[in-house]
Amino acid sequence: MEIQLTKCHGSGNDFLLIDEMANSYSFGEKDRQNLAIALCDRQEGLGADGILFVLKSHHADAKMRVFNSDGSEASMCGNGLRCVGRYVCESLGKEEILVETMKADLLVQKTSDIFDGIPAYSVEISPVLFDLTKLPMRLDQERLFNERVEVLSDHLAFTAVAVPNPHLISFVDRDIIRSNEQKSIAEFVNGPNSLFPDGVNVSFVLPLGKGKLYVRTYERGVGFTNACGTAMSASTLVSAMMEINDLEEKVEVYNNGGKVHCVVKRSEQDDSYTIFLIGNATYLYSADIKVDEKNPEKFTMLKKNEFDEQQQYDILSAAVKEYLEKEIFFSSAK
Ligand SMILES: N[C@@H](CCC[C@H](N)C(=O)O)C(=O)O
Repeated sequence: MEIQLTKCHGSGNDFLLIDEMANSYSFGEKDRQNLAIALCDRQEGLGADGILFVLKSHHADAKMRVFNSDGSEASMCGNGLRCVGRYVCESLGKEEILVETMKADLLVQKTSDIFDGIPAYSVEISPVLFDLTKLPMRLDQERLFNERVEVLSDHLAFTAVAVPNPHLISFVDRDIIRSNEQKSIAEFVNGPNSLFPDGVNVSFVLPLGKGKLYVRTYERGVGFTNACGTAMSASTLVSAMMEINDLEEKVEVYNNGGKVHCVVKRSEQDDSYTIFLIGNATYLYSADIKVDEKNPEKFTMLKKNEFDEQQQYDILSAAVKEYLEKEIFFSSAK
């Protein structure tokens, strides 16, 4: 079969976007999983952190399903939702839409650029759940907020939160960022283990001054990515709860692929939190591929059209990289 796709990214977290609204592919569940494994492979495939499937929704403007590069499905993807949001907004000629995701209908709005000339979108990250059963995390307590868990580390404190995909977050210093600890903890909780039966996204967060964070994430189903939108949103929320940052105030969140803004809002009515994630949605190329559904790793590229947006993005992300290298790797401050 022939499949049309768009390669896109949010903060360098890259995806293949496949439109099932405009095209009648009639994929089965196994097909989406197999396509993710085959096409996301960075050696033999097209290379991406995941596939974003855009489907028809019965009550919202569109529905998004997200598959990680290992074929597992995630309930949410913040960087991916900005890309899907842009794609659907442009297809429908709208600047604001509602996208159905696995657990919630989420608002996406076109917004002013945070980098000059780079299309930016704001996406709602919700619901926010601290109940450990929602991740799920198996620990003999209801919540985990900035606490040690002996089996993970004898010196780092962790917070567990679902937004609604699962995140384990630790606020650390520069020495810890430079060390190998995140990798070993992330590999442990994403392998066979008694705490996280479904795995978890693991983020190490370094505050860089008021209103600024650096977040690095090892994603469940992928490994280290340039950025994880839900992780940056969850980390901003935790920073506000730890009184490092303020609710309602814009926080600049730096990552290995660029920078986003996050704003945390609390509802007075039910004490719930919603986070708004604002950042780029950049297109790299569109392509038509021919795939043998039984062996999707044997695909051929029929047509490929490059967009010219990435050149501008590269200039801006290089500036962020330089800033981070100075702040984190060449700084002696803790
Ligand atoms: N990159 C995403 C999150 C993708 C899903 C994640 N790996 C999971 O399994 O929960 C983001 O930008 O939020």
